[in-house]
Amino acid sequence: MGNVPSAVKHCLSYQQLLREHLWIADSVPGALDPAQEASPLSGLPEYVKIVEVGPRDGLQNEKVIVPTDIKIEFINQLSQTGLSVIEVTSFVSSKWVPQMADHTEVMKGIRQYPGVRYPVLTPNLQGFHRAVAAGATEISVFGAASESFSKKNINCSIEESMEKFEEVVKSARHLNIPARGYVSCALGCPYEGSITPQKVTEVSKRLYGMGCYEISLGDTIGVGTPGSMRRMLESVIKEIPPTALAVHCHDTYGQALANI
Ligand SMILES: CC(C)(COP(=O)([O-])OP(=O)([O-])OC[C@H]1O[C@@H](n2cnc3c(N)ncnc32)[C@H](O)[C@@H]1OP(=O)([O-])[O-])[C@@H](O)C(=O)NCCC(=O)NCCSC(=O)C[C@@](C)(O)CC(=O)[O-]
Repeated sequence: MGNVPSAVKHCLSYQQLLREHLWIADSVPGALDPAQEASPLSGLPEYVKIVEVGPRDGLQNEKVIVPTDIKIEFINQLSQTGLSVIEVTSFVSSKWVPQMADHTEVMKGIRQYPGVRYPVLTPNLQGFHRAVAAGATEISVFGAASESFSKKNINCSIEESMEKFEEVVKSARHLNIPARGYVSCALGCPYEGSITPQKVTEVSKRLYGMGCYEISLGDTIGVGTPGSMRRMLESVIKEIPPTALAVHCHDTYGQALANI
């Protein structure tokens, strides 16, 4: 952790974050090629993209609100590790997620290294405009494959969320800002339990169709298994090219690596 202040070492040891929650998204080209089944090592992709989401997904779950200067230092140090994408913060309501209330200061305060991209979460146009004003050059919208999760997380139905995301992605395209789309609860929901691969596919298709260049399928509560991941991907891949897919696996039950 180099020169990271001791407070950050104490409250968010990066290794601890990795051990407790695997905040990883990787592209899965060729992952479902049946020829791979004979040998698990053959046919692995030549290129794996890691989207580092610790500063956003990690810190939004911390009970302690990490001071802004420490977040900035954390991101600056991550930028020097060879990562190509670091999700910085989210432009959401500070009433809902106080841990991200300093989004503007963080976005403006980080050093943007050449070759590293710094996406931020924007749930609606208000968040999008604030993100752009703070200097964001890539954004993500975040939907869900569960009606209940959508309502609890962003206070609207899936359909309403898609309408908001359409506006955000359209505005992003006008400014040449790439947009990524998350689908939460891709392998299960804390309120509804099982979620069908068809529902995940439907929501993913909507996001891809509106112009999200990559769809990140989130195992939000870490209940997936390699089997359920395979079934879900088999369905989504029928509609979206694998090179435009990522997975986002929470390591709640120690299954994230196996699922990836
Ligand atoms: C989505 C909203 C903002 C809707 O919030 P809302 O309350 O439904 O919004 P509203 O349009 O009714 O407006 C109400 C108030 O919110 C304000 N407002 C409205 N929009 C914004 C905004 N962008 N930024 C700041 N403020 C905003 C707005 O100005 C107004 O302020 P008031 O007049 O009451 O003072 C709210 O529900 C929210 O912030 N939710 C938090 C969502 C969140 O961050 N969840 C965690 C991230 S998702 C995730 O972790 C899953 C993921 C991505 O990691 C994938 C996975 O793990 O599977």
